[in-house]
Amino acid sequence: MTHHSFVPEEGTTESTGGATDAAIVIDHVSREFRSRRSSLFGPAPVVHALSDVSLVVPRRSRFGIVGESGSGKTTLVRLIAALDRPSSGRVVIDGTDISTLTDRQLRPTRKRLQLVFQDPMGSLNPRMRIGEIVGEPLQVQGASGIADRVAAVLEQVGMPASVMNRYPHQFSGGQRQRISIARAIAPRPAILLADEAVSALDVTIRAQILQLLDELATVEDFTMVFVSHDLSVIQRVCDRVAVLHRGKLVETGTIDEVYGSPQEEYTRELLGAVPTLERGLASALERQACKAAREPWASNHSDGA
Ligand SMILES: Nc1ncnc2c1ncn2[C@@H]1O[C@H](COP(=O)(O)OP(=O)(O)OP(=O)(O)O)[C@@H](O)[C@H]1O
Repeated sequence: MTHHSFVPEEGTTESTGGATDAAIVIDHVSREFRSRRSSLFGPAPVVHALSDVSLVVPRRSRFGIVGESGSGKTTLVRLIAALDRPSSGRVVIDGTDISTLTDRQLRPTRKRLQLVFQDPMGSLNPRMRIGEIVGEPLQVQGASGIADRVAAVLEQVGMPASVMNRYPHQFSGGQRQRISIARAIAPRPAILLADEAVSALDVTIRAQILQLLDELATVEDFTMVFVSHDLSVIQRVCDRVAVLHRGKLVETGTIDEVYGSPQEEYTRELLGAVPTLERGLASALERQACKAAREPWASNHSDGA
């Protein structure tokens, strides 16, 4: 396993979650599942979804988690979102070890986290109007001024406030993902977790949604954890990356470190599978575009996505 920097070494403040610049500390985390019994005899086999993973997500970073199917990405996101608990190790959010908290104790942390999933149709209630969907997390938190905030976040994601009275099926996949993002940013989360958030979208719409997330991370000032099996997607939107393989952390560092000089054979193989042209374009033009997008709200969103 290779760490280029931000390594949570044992006994340091980072491993104890005390580092003030860490949004998330994953400290020697393992998660095992008992899989279905394969025969009537003998114990059910254990799946090691995550094995002794340690990493630090710096505050305000755009942190990519990349790996093939089954590498443990979703398991890790679920642990960070406090939807699951590690079998061992600690998950520290903003200095609080959440691994052992009760549901009630978790509430303040959950308020600080929002998720965007791959399938917006699955995550948007088809019977609710867009205004209710986007406002729901605010309602749950007992916030005031919900209608104004909903209109504001819809505008931020490039949707007119007039869509509030419509239903999810009336929108395209890209527009639905914009609505999911509006819902996620409405309560002003400190951490946004995006799990394969653009994987179901076609290439043009995908680029627009990535640019939107990039702009929002700057304007709304949240830490973004972006999970994808696609290295070029991670490269477009993230500044740091962790590579997972079969539940183990292979390598972590800045995008330039890991993509520019991968230290591990597995990372080299993964990078080798990305077409050279795509990589070249991503590193030159697209990263430049993302950088330009970090300039406060210069661009418009007349993309129709
Ligand atoms: N609830 C569960 N019960 C049993 N095994 C599980 C459970 N959740 C995950 N696993 C197993 O843990 C491993 C990691 O799964 P995980 O979904 O985290 O991977 P992933 O990298 O997100 O994959 P994908 O990209 O296909 O979603 C897999 O072998 C999976 O089958």
